Amino acid sequence: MSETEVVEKPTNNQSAEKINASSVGDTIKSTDLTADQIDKLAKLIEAIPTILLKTDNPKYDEIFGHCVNVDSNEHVDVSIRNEILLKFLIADEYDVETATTRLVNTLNWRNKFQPLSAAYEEEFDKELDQLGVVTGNPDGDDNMKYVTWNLYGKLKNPKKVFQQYGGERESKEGAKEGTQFLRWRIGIMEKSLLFADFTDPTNNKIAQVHDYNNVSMLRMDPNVKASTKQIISIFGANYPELLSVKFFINVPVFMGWVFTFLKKMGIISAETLKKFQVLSNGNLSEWFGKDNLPAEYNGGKTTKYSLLDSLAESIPKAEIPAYAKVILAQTKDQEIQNANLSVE
Ligand code: HEM
Repeated sequence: MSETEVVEKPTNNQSAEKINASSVGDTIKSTDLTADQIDKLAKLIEAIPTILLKTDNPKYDEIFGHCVNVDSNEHVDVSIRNEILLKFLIADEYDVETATTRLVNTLNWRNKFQPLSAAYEEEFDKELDQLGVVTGNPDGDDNMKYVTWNLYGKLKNPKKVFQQYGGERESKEGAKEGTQFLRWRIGIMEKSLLFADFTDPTNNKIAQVHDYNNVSMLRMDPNVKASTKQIISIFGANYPELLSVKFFINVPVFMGWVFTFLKKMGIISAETLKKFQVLSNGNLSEWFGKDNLPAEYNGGKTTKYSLLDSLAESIPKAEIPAYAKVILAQTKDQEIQNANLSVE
């Protein structure tokens, strides 16, 4: 594993800073907060140095490509950091202690898994790349402007794909954490977040679509099931308050049981379950408008988009956050150092 190493204690700029609750309230634009909620958010912000100290690597202070360190840190955008911390707090129903633990766990997971590398550095097999696309319609409804599509029905031979790419890689020095399928899925999750603006109440969450057109029961082999379970828990733990709605479309009637099965497993929170919509067809025009979808997804109506890819290409490319680039450069340096050490 090539996670960034812990070598020193946190520097002075990670020491506690006094946080003024009213100034914290002014930074939050995504939602209206009560005085009590602002107070709890201020407590969580004040706890940043302690949170970082509790992690495996106090120097790793990145979440979703942004720096979540103290105000005085040169890389911190206070509004974005506060909105990100607020998502963790909301997911834990404003319980500061639980949110603190979740943040420690997420920072540890990111330090180890390196989701930014999965999103921006690593290359995956074409079959995997064809299974996901992010589309956008900046004029769409609130928090429905950007959509991650997972075309799992397109998996031609899931057994093969999950065996070939889903097996654990050798745990040699420098090998990335997790399976290739997992890294690819986390990669598109991170890329979809580039289109969100955490400070915008109309665009701080992303919609998702799972298209199960042509899936067959045979394709739910144990590797698929294991990966599904793993991805559901990673998303539940580390990507709070980022999903607006999730459509499961073209779900064959005979496979409706999968939904009930996943629900009963108890790994999907009640809040997330409320965001799910299951359709036996693929017509999403009611939610996204028929002109913003290819015919395949608007009930066969005429539209300028022939395919999802042309819809995806119609939006400007999103910029990678500056701090994500800093982290990626640090990770590369670390990898070079590790490689040199293993040669010596
Ligand atoms: C061969 C068939 C299928 C494959 C390969 C597949 C794959 C996956 C994967 C990889 C995930 C992880 C989460 C993600 O990628 O966003 C997932 C989640 C899920 N799938 Fe499927 N799936 C299949 C069939 C179905 C069917 C028929 C249903 C019925 C509606 C279903 C419902 C769900 C649900 C409810 C989740 C949880 C989503 C979440 O927590 O965000 N799946 N599936």
